[in-house]
Amino acid sequence: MEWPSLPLESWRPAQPAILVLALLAGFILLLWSSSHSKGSHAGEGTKEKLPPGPFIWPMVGCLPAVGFKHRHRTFYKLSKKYGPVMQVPIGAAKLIVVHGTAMAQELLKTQDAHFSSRPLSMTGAYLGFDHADVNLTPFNSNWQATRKALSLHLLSPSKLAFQAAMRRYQVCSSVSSLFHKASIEPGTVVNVSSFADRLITNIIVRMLFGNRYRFDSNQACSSQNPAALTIYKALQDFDPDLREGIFLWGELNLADFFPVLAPLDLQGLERRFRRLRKKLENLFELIIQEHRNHPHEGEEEDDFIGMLLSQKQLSDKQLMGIMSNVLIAGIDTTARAIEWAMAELVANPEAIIKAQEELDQVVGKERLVNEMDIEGLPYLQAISKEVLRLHPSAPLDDPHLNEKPSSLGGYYIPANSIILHNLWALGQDESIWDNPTVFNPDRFLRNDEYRAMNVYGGDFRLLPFSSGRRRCPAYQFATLTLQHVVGVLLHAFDWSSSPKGTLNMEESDGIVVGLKHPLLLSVNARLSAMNAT
Ligand code: HEM
Repeated sequence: MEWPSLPLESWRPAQPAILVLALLAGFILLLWSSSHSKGSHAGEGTKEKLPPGPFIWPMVGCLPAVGFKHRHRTFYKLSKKYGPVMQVPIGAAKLIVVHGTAMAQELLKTQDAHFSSRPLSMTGAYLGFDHADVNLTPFNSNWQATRKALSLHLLSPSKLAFQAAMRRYQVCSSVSSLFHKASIEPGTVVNVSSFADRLITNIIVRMLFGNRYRFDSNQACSSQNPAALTIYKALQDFDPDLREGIFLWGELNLADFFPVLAPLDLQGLERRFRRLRKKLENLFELIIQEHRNHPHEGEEEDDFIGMLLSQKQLSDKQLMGIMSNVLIAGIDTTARAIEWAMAELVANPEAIIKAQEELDQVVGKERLVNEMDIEGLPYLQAISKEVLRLHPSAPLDDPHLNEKPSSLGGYYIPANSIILHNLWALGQDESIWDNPTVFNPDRFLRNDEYRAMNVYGGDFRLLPFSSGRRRCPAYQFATLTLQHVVGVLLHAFDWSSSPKGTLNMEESDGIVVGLKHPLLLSVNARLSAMNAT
C-alpha cells in the first residue's frame, strides 16, 4: 500500500457520503494490507521473508504492542524477542524498526542509497511547507537544494568559525544575567530548561538573520523600518508557537497511519497544524518581504536568509521550510541535550567535581572557558559524548523510507516501508558499554579506542546525529554549542538539585525527548562576576 500523498487540499473535511465510502474502502484496504504483511513475500522473483514482529491485529496492526509512549524503550524490549529487524505495521503504514551496530551500518552506509527518502506526513505538509523543507521531504531535487543551502551557507566549518563571536556574546549575556540573580540571592532556583531554550533560540535567530532583528530585550532593534520592528516583536513572542510546533512534530498522528480517518481529525491535530502553519507563514512572509524591500539593511555575510534571497535559487516555500526546520527542530534538540547534561551532572556530583578540576587546571579562574579551550578539555568532551549516548535528542532517528523493494538483515522490505532506527538502543548495548544505564563520562577516557570515538556518524556504536546522506547537518554546531554551554555553566557556577523539588529524570514523549518536567536547579557563583564574562 502506498503511503498517502498529502497536498494541503487533501486535508479538507469530506462530505458525509464520501466519508462513509472512504471508511468502507479504507476498511477493505486495511484488511488487505494486514493480510499481505504476514509471512513471506515474493520479492523480485525470489521468495524472501518479511521480518518477524508482534501480532498484527486487523485494522490497527501492531499499535496495541507499540502504544503511544516512550516508543524507543518499547521497541528495544520488543527487539529482545524479535531481533534487530522487526516489522510493526500500524494501520496502513509499513513500519520496520531496526537496531544494533550491524543494522545501523547496513541501513546508513551499505544501503544508504536505498533508504534515504522520507515518508509524506501531515507534519511535512504543514510544517515542512508542503514538503519543501530539508527534514520532512523525500529524497528529491528539492531536498538536494535545501540541504545544500543549509550545509554550505549556515552550518559549514567556515560559517561556524564566522559565527563564533556571536555565540560567545549570547552565552556571556546569559551568564551575566544568571550571575546577577545568583549574587542577589545565593542558591537561587533556576529553570535550566527555559534558560537553555532562550539561549539556543537567541543563537539560532542570530544564525538565521544576523543582527537584522535584534532579539535581546535590552537592545534596540538594529533595523528601524516598521516591518523589522514587527518581526522583532514577533520573534520575541515566538516561544508559544515554538512549543506548539515541537508538540505537533512529535505527536503520533493517527491520520498518518489511518488515512481514512484523516477527515475526522479525531485528535484535533489538523486544526492545530492549520493554525500554526498560518502563523508561521505570516511571519516568514513578512521576513522575506522585509528583506526584499530593504535588501541592503543587514550585513549579508551573517544574514543567512538575506544571502539565500540574493542568490535567488530557492523558492519562498523552500525558504520557509528551512526556517521552520531550523527554528523548530534545531532549538529543541540542542536545548534538550543541555538540559540532560545538567540533570545527569547534578545527579552525579563527582562528575561535576572532575569537570571543574579540569577547567580550573586548563583554563584557570581568571577568565571563563571558551570554545577554543574545548580541544584541551577531554573530560568535558567525554561528558558531551556520554550525554548523547544515554539521551540522543531524537532517540528513534527521523523516519527513513525505501522507494523500491529492498532488503535489510536478510529480510524482504517492501517498497515504501517506513524505517525507524533505534539510535537510543545503541547506547544500551551491553556488548559495547559496561553498565550502559549508568552516566559515566570516564568510559570514554579508559583507553585509546574509546577516547577516539566520536559522535559524527563514522562510528556505528554511537550515532546521536545518525549517519549517511540524511545525517544531521548541524552535528558540529550542536556538539560545539553543547560543550561550550555546559563548560561555561560548570566553570562559572556550582549546581545542586533544587531544595524545592527532587531531581525527576522522567522522559517526555515525542520525536525529541527531553525531561518531562522543567529542570529546576539551585545555583551559586564560582568565579568572580568580572572573570565570568
Ligand atoms: C543535539 C542536537 C541535535 C541532535 C542530537 C540532532 C539529531 C538529528 C537526527 C538524529 C537527525 C535525523 C538523521 C536521519 O534521518 O538519519 C537530524 C536531522 C536533521 N537535523 Fe539535527 N540534531 C540536532 C541539532 C540540530 C540543529 C541545531 C539543527 C539546525 C540548525 C538541525 C537540523 C537538522 C536537519 C535540517 C535535519 C534533516 C536532515 C535531512 O533530512 O537531510 N539539527 N538531526
